[in-house]
Amino acid sequence: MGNYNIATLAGDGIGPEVIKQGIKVLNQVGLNFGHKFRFDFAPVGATAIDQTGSPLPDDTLALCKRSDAIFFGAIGHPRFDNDPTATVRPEQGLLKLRKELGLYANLRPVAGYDELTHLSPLRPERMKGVDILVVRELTGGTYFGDKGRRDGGDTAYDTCVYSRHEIERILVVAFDAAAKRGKKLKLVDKANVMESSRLWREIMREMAPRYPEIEVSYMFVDNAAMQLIINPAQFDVIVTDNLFGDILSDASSVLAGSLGLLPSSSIGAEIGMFEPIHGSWPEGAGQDRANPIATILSAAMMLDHLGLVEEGDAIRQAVNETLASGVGTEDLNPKKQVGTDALGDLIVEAIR
Ligand SMILES: NC(=O)c1ccc[n+]([C@@H]2O[C@H](COP(=O)([O-])OP(=O)(O)OC[C@H]3O[C@@H](n4cnc5c(N)ncnc54)[C@H](O)[C@@H]3O)[C@@H](O)[C@H]2O)c1
Ligand SMILES: CC(C)[C@H](C(=O)O)[C@@H](O)C(=O)O
Ligand SMILES: [Mg+2]
Repeated sequence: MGNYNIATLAGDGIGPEVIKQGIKVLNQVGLNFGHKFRFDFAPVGATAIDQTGSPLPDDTLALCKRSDAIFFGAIGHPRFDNDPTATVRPEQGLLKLRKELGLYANLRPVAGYDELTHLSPLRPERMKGVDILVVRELTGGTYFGDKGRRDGGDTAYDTCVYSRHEIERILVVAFDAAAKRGKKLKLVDKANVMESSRLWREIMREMAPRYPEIEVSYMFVDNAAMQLIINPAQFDVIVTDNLFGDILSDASSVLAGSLGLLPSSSIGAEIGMFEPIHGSWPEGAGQDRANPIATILSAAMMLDHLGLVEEGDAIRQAVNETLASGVGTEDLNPKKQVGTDALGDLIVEAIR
């Protein structure tokens, strides 16, 4: 029995709709297991820019810092996506949150569902048994290196910078994850071209002898993008930098069935943040079409992180049962199609 304060940053687009389903599910878990979750809401992203001028207002950051966990929807709006000259952007709110809180490790599990193999009609066997963990570095690399324009504005640069300390700590997370799973760890990089990747490889080679039970391997990111699609079963834990991890995790969502299924946890500090890997899908907002499962499974990862593993398992089991019954949102091309809210209700029902 516990009381938990959850900073709830629903954000933009479909963010509030999917967060609403996550809250319903967490409340049901609370009833079953005798916990009380308090959801404190705060603006972030385009919504926060509209309200305060900032994508991450000080009050939102302060709320996050004093909470037990952060439950995050999605941010982003076409108004900014279509304006390359905008200097204040929703994405800055998310990046600042990750950086300020020290959430350097982003865990993105990719699980295949046997009942969704119809989504890969040509090669259903590729989705069977898929079980990959992408460990993405989240507070360094190209996202945070020097940025800007020079030469009077006609040359733009984003610098990929990594220090030994940043690489070592994410590799520790990845080795530990591999030790708990299939004991295979693959560093995905561009070491044939990039100096930062060569530093990652150097440090990986130094650390590997400390984990003799783990099979370490290396792959270039362009090849990895292809191998993920033709032979996903070869992967267990993938560790990679911020930019490559962003791209590979969206790509691998196809192996699960939909981007709307993939959750994540961002950890490394005392407080963790839990969010679907997808964005605000502005075209789908307000239409009851978004798949809430990525967010609901992120809530399960939040419970795991709070030490409530049985409770997290109850959510995962309810999701599995619900998918197995053939219902789903439109992205899953299910036998019985339902909307966001109804799918949330069915998962709540399965927990009850
Ligand atoms: N973590 C985040 O908050 C985050 C992540 C990615 C993109 N974004 C932002 O979101 C905005 C839109 O970006 P985008 O269109 O490239 O990516 P997106 O993830 O929002 O949507 C891409 C496509 O994925 C599908 N999709 C996404 N979420 C879904 C869901 N829950 N259920 C069913 N289908 C879903 C839709 O077909 C959609 O067209 C941009 O402003 C971008 O910066 C935010
Ligand atoms: C919105 C954007 C900053 C973000 C990222 O690139 O990290 C998103 O794509 C994600 O994957 O969470
Ligand atoms: Mg992304």
